Amino acid sequence: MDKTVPPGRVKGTLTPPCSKSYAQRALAAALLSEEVSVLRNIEFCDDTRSALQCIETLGARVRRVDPTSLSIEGGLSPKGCVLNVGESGLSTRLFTPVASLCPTPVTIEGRGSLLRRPMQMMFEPLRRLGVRVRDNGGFLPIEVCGPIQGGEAEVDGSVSSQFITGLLLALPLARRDTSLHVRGAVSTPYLDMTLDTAARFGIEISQRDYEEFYIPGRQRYRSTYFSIEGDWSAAAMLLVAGATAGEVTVRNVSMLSKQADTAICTALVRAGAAVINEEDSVTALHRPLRAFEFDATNCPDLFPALAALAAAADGVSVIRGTSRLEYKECNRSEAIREEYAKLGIEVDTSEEDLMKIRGGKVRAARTQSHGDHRMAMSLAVAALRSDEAVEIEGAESVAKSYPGFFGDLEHIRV
Ligand SMILES: O=C(O)C1=C[C@@H](OP(=O)(O)O)[C@@H](O)[C@H](O)C1
Ligand SMILES: C=C(OP(=O)(O)O)C(=O)O
Repeated sequence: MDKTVPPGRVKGTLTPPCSKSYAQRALAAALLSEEVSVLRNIEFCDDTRSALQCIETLGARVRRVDPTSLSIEGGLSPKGCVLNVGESGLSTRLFTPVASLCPTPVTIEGRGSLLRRPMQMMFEPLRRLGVRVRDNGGFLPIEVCGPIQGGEAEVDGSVSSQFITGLLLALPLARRDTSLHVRGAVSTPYLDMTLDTAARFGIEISQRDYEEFYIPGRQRYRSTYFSIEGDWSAAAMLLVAGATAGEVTVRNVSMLSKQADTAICTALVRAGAAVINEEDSVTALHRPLRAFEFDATNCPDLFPALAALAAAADGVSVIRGTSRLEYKECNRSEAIREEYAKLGIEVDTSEEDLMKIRGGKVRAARTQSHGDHRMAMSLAVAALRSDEAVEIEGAESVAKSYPGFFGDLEHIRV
């Protein structure tokens, strides 16, 4: 689907969708509880829907209480032997260890860009922990056969944190206690979100510096009322729209959240935008913007939003952590360089682990999302400052995290 986004100003208040990261974690935790949990404020983007399908396949009984609440009776008891994780990296690396709790073989399969994303980091640790793995050379589909036993394992955390999240949620149900030694953990706030979710379901895990994790086995997930927070990754995109093209208030998000992408507020302030932080909302207002420096190593999903911000700032912004971008829905560093070049914005990716973006006028062009939801949203936000409408090919990709994005953007146009 193509989308044509005309330039213009924005002003208004929006409520972003719920955090898909928290939603997927809470769905997994509800499956692992033997009791009934209630998840509130849950909405469905493609990734959350994939996680829901996974827990139903693995035995959860799910009932919709009202349009945004689910009642979930947990308990692992697979109804099928294939988990379809759609295009979700998190569902893959989370539900592989969870499926490894089962004593029967489970195949994990996905589609699209996910088939090119590396899964190698999972195999050695799973085998160490007692799981039989058919690894397909490091990519999906893969097959696991448990039950995962616990014990001791080393994990490479330098490509993604998501598999560690899966282990932290699965291993409390293993027969034995586990010591995980993690090398080079990245995206560490996402591990805090995992520990937070586990704790809210009554699970105890201790850790030191994201290097050593101790997970007692034979624990019990308690039933819980869990309200899913608003999504800071979606909020980041909307706040950048406010900072570059008017004024946007985002509701149902708190700066006290553990979500990695709360860090957008630091970048906005560095760029000179006005940011007003209230108990349950954050507002970003346009001011003359200046170039900024920012390290996004631990919040890689912010890159596309930061690119739209840097494009609107006076001077050359430096954003570090580009080595984190190669294996997302596309190679996001290259995609940002290519697509922003079409808009007349120079992005230099020649130096290791950083990109430099020279802010300036945005000119109309036909651009491409590369099948990546965050690229589509980034280009749409950049288009607000363009001389004429920007076309975005593959705009339907926003369904992965924020199906209502284009409707919301229209809603706040003035
Ligand atoms: O745990 C999570 O919810 C996520 C962790 C991050 O991935 P990596 O740990 O692979 O960086 C992030 O990019 C992804 O969108 C969601
Ligand atoms: C990379 C992302 O998600 P995942 O890794 O879960 O596919 C994302 O939402 O930007």
